[in-house]
Amino acid sequence: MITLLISLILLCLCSLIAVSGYFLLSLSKYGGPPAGSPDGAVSVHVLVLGDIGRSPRMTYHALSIAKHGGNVNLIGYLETSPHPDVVNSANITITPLPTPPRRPPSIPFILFAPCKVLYQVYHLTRLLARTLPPAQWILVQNPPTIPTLAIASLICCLRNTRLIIDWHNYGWTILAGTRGPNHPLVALAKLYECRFGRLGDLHLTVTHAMARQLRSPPYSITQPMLAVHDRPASIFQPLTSPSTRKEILARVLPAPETDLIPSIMEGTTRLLVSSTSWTPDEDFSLLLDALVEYATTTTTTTSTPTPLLAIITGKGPQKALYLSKINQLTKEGRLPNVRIATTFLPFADYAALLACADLGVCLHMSSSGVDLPMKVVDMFGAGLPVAAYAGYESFGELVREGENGRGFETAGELAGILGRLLGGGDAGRGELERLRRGAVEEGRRRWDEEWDGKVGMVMGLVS
Ligand SMILES: Nc1nc2c(ncn2[C@@H]2O[C@H](COP(=O)(O)OP(=O)(O)O[C@H]3O[C@H](CO)[C@@H](O)[C@H](O)[C@@H]3O)[C@@H](O)[C@H]2O)c(=O)[nH]1
Repeated sequence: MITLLISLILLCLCSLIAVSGYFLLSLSKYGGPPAGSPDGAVSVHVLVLGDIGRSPRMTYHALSIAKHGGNVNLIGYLETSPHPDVVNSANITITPLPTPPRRPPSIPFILFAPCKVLYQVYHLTRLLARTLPPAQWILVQNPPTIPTLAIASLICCLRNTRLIIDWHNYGWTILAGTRGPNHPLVALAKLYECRFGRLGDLHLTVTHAMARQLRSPPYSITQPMLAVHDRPASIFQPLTSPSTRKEILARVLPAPETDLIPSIMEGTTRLLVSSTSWTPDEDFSLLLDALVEYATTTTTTTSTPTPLLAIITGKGPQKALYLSKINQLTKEGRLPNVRIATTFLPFADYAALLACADLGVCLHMSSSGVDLPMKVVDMFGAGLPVAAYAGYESFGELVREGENGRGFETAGELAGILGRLLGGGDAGRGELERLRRGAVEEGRRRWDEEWDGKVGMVMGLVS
């Protein structure tokens, strides 16, 4: 098995060199803004090896660069609709990458992965070396790490382009989470990420904790590094009136749930929202177990807990698995007075739904321990307090216990929070109101403020 793996890796490397060599033969270099462009216009390739529509942070980088007069090529997969402001921006060109084929279940991961990487190497190199002119900067999201970091750093070196690596998390910890920490590719992925991670001219991180970690072994990054916290974009706003809430609910709730709108408006049904990419780093069993406990527990103040509608938004690989678990629990009658629905909404409707909810739930578990969930940032922007999984180092950089949310580590703890905040007692209502004020406060500091004073200044877009 090891011999096969090493042969495959060698084959990948040889092919990578051959393909790259072919494209790199006649490579032009960045030598300043093209003739005819406004004086000093900054050009940036913003690159994510994922769906552009579901890459909010890279979308916000692109919008910020464009807002300050820079020209952006936003490169990634086109699977869902990108943010409307991206589509309408005169300064942003969406440059789609072809989506790689999905792995048929009959082909083992270890055989399929190198082929997928080769496919990505070919298309990425062709795009960055041939189709697009050289840019002043490449801003690349990490992860996905393979092959983006290698290709982006090679292109930057050959085209006189400066490389910014935006660290959202670590690729190798995500791989360890899905394949197991002892999978042979995990050690290789870690080595690769540490080596190529050092080639950025500037590094952005989503937390201070991550920046501290990247400065230390095994990463040992020495270049300038800025922690740029995710902040809500302007599309996320708290509700302004009950009539707006009613009108939004009628528009965004999945059809079978609209009969609950009158009771949600009265507060006799509570609305819980969770948002996800349905990936293995979020264990939705925690929420399902907590909902079963909530639905079947009576307290001293209530004989039956307040009915609950839970809406889970998002797209991703584990959705079908959890849908069947939800159906099973419902069929078995273990969720009395609780309804669970899933949906994927246009971005503006997703933002509006968050503003209508009573409580947001976040199950992000952080494979690295030092990233943060973007969905909680969205929720605070919409003035929505959260109950969030708290078992990782950087949690306190976003959620403040008792101020804007509550942390939990087990289904029992989450059930307790749901029972207290949503279950019906007056004390819980008061606590939820206080958390809501804290969420609104937390959401006041916006992306533009964070970005302009840090990235905008370094890129020379903001003085
Ligand atoms: N349009 C739309 N988007 C949705 C919907 N539901 C969820 N999303 C998008 O999906 C995101 C949540 O996806 P996750 O993959 O669960 O992200 P995360 O854990 O909250 O945070 C990610 O980004 C951080 C950096 O910005 C990373 O640090 C973190 O590791 C992770 O990759 C939301 O923020 C939102 O942009 C929907 O119905 N419609």
